Amino acid sequence: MSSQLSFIGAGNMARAIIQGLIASGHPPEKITATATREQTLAPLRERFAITTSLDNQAAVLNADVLVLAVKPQKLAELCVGLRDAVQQRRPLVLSVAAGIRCSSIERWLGGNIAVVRSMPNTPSLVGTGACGLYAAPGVSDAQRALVERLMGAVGITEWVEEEELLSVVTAIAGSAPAYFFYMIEALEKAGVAQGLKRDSARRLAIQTALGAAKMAALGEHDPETLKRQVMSPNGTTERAIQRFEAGGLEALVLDACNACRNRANELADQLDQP
Ligand SMILES: NC(=O)C1=CN([C@@H]2O[C@H](COP(=O)(O)OP(=O)(O)OC[C@H]3O[C@@H](n4cnc5c(N)ncnc54)[C@H](O)[C@@H]3O)[C@@H](O)[C@H]2O)C=CC1
Ligand SMILES: O=C(O)[C@@H]1CCC=N1
Repeated sequence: MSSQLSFIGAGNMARAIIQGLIASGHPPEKITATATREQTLAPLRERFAITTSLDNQAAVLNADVLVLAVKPQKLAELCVGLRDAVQQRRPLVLSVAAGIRCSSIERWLGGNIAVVRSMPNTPSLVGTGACGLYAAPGVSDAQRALVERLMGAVGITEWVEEEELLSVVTAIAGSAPAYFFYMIEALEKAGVAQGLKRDSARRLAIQTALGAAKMAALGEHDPETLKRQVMSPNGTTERAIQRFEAGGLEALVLDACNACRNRANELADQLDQP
């Protein structure tokens, strides 16, 4: 039987997971989402027939799994306000918030609560999410399996055994859809600059990203080999790759991922208030 899920916060990430879960067959009557404004909730209710509410306490009291999906900066206040309801119902808590440690969440919720921390990404919306998971001490094997089943319904999951590594998952998966959208945007602009119609350039760039990702996902060849297969010696691709190398693309990607990971760690340090 499906678990009763309550999402506290119904923004971009919650919506992506909810849509992916419903598409994978999770019954809508087993999903509740809350927000601070009815305008946020109405479209979700109308589209997915889930239960929506402005009452976080009621949502907690009905939850087997409580998904915390508000901005990291709002999490402490939210959790402290939910403490009594959480201690009464004792759901499994699943946080999607960037940076915030399980120990902070557990403390804000009054202690002795099972907390799993995740770092999902928005392609969960189309069942192609990539999600890092970390289970705090005290989370049972059955609870781990439950989270894996839920997040596995909207994409792939990878457990990390050290919590700090979720910041790395943020850098290469949680935030990374934006990097690929950025690349599509840049290819589209390059196509337009060189004379293609915008729609045409966009379609070509998107389809190429999709095709490349599908080939890489097949796993028949590693990405380096696939890249080489496109690069004829002294051909066109080689010229482009040479320019990327000369511009230091790999070092730039590493630098961007470091900045992303450091920001996740910074959030944890800044927001880890008693
Ligand atoms: N957007 C993304 O790609 C990803 C986001 N995350 C994490 O997901 C969390 C949510 O991010 P987004 O969905 O992007 O933010 P968002 O701003 O789109 O959504 C936040 C939601 O929380 C609601 N909210 C705020 N205070 C509330 C309260 N007291 N009670 C109930 N609802 C409340 C807001 O109404 C809003 O619906 C963040 O912690 C972020 O770090 C994690 C991975 C990827
Ligand atoms: O940019 C952010 O802070 C959130 C967390 C990961 C993706 N989006």
